[in-house]
Amino acid sequence: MIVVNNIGKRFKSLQALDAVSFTARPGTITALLGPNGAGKSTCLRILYGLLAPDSGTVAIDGIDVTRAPLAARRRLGIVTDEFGLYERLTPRDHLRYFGRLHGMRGAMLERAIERVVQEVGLEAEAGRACKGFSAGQRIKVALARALLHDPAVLVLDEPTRGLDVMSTRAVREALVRARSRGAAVLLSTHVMQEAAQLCDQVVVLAAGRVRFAGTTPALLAQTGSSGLEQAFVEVIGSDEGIAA
Ligand SMILES: Nc1ncnc2c1ncn2[C@@H]1O[C@H](COP(=O)(O)OP(=O)(O)OP(=O)(O)O)[C@@H](O)[C@H]1O
Repeated sequence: MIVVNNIGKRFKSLQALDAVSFTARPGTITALLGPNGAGKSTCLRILYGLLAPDSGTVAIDGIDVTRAPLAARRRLGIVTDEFGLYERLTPRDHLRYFGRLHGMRGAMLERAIERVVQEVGLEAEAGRACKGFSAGQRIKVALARALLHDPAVLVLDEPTRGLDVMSTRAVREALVRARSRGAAVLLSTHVMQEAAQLCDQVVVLAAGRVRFAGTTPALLAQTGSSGLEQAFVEVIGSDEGIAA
């Protein structure tokens, strides 16, 4: 479970986040939507513990990310906008390395590696050095790494950005499986269709403030819209955040 409670973050004169609150529950997928510069990445960076909020709290499975960052991180799988892959290592090497950081060892670690390699569809590349990997192959490695320790919470920054149809489908299927295992999944996206098809809840941010948090049917009802794209335009007052 993710509980974001009243967080604020200022960069000099810019209020990037202002009293942002929302909850992402176990066994659900939540989309964080918003136009460029709305504060999505800032919010996710605070969730990962990479950035401290000026005010407010974030709890991952009841653990405050500012007070106990290591304990919070153990419950968290993340896919950031930078995958940080070591070019000379293979996906299996990456997974072994990160698994050990999570305290996984031996046969249990090897089983987990093969599980996630299969889950994200990396079988063909798992033994090849990452140098030269395509965008889709890179994100699959990052996703496999995030899923390896079977985290209670999965947070992803635009996980399907720049992917082809097959890779997008593989990523979405992996997120649906994580949800069915009971994980709380939070992803930022600009793709309305992704939010509508995949997500149980949407949180719409604009200019650092939450404009809406709830289910897509509730968003449609509140705005009197027939589609999510129109509803998004209604709540943020412009169409600038919708993927072209
Ligand atoms: N380290 C920083 N220093 C100064 N300003 C920052 C910093 N990080 C983010 N900002 C500003 O905070 C605001 C929110 O940025 P953020 O990256 O969170 O938006 P976003 O919703 O993720 O946008 P996008 O959809 O373009 O990725 C922007 O105006 C951005 O320029």
